[in-house]
Amino acid sequence: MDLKGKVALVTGGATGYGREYCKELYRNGCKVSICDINTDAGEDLLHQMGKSSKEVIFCPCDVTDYLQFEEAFQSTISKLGGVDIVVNNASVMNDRLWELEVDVNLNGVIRGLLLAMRFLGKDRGGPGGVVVNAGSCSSDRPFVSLPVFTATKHAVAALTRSYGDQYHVRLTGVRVVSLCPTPTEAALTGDPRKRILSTEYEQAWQNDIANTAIIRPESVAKALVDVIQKAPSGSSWLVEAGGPPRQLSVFP
Ligand SMILES: NC(=O)C1=CN([C@@H]2O[C@H](COP(=O)(O)OP(=O)(O)OC[C@H]3O[C@@H](n4cnc5c(N)ncnc54)[C@H](O)[C@@H]3O)[C@@H](O)[C@H]2O)C=CC1
Ligand SMILES: CCCCCC(=O)/C=C/[C@H]1C=CC(=O)[C@@H]1CCCCCCC(=O)O
Repeated sequence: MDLKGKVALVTGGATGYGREYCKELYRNGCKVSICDINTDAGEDLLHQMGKSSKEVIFCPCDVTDYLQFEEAFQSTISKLGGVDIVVNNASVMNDRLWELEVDVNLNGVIRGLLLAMRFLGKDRGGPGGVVVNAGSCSSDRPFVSLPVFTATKHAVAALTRSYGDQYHVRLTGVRVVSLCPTPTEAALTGDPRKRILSTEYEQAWQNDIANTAIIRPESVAKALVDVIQKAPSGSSWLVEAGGPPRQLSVFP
């Protein structure tokens, strides 16, 4: 896919990887809709990018709320002229808030996919396009300290694989792929006890992160563009420091 002139909607676009995705997509010629629950950070990014409202917009959007999410699509279409790329990136990593975690990381991706099929699907009068779902290095291996988080990321890989099947692509013209980065420094610092269900899981957290190399968000954003341009529908891509994205063989 040639990114020039395409419109990308990025959930969780205001901070972290999402912020880098918005900047990298813009650098590659996309118009960008930054969608996030964090209005201050979203407005801040909009200001920092300093582009005209015909090129970059911010839409306040909670992915746990279907109506708000739908409004973000509608507003993007009316202000930027369409949607071609959806990056379902918003996420929470906190097993103490496990119901919210499932609602954002899995149900939020399902809402984003259903809306993408509705607004992008050729069978519904749309242009076709690409959906990228946020997986993680925990999409195909157990993170013992964060069982619920890990379950959401495994589920995203399964959802990507099924919705990305050629049966759906033939119908909708929408490719569905998943990007699975290794952690940034920020994800591994801070007090793990705030994220794990029991302080007894602290040793498991140390084991989980022991051999995990850190990656820079800028490298992950470059991998996002690669995957949007080239990845076959249904595939999930591990992004590690110092190498190109590598396809995961999830549940072979
Ligand atoms: N940072 C890391 O080390 C890794 C991150 N990932 C995945 O990459 C994606 C982005 O991660 P980070 O940038 O690190 O996260 P982050 O916590 O820095 O950013 C997440 C963004 O999502 C937004 N958000 C949270 N709940 C929301 C909701 N209900 N509706 C809309 N927006 C919401 C937040 O406001 C924030 O801007 C996630 O899916 C994460 O699981 C995967 C592997 C490693
Ligand atoms: C051992 C776990 C490896 C998986 C890492 C991962 O997938 C990270 C996910 C991020 C998604 C939402 C988050 O909260 C995670 C990272 C947050 C980074 C910012 C942390 C700053 C803070 O602790 O306040």
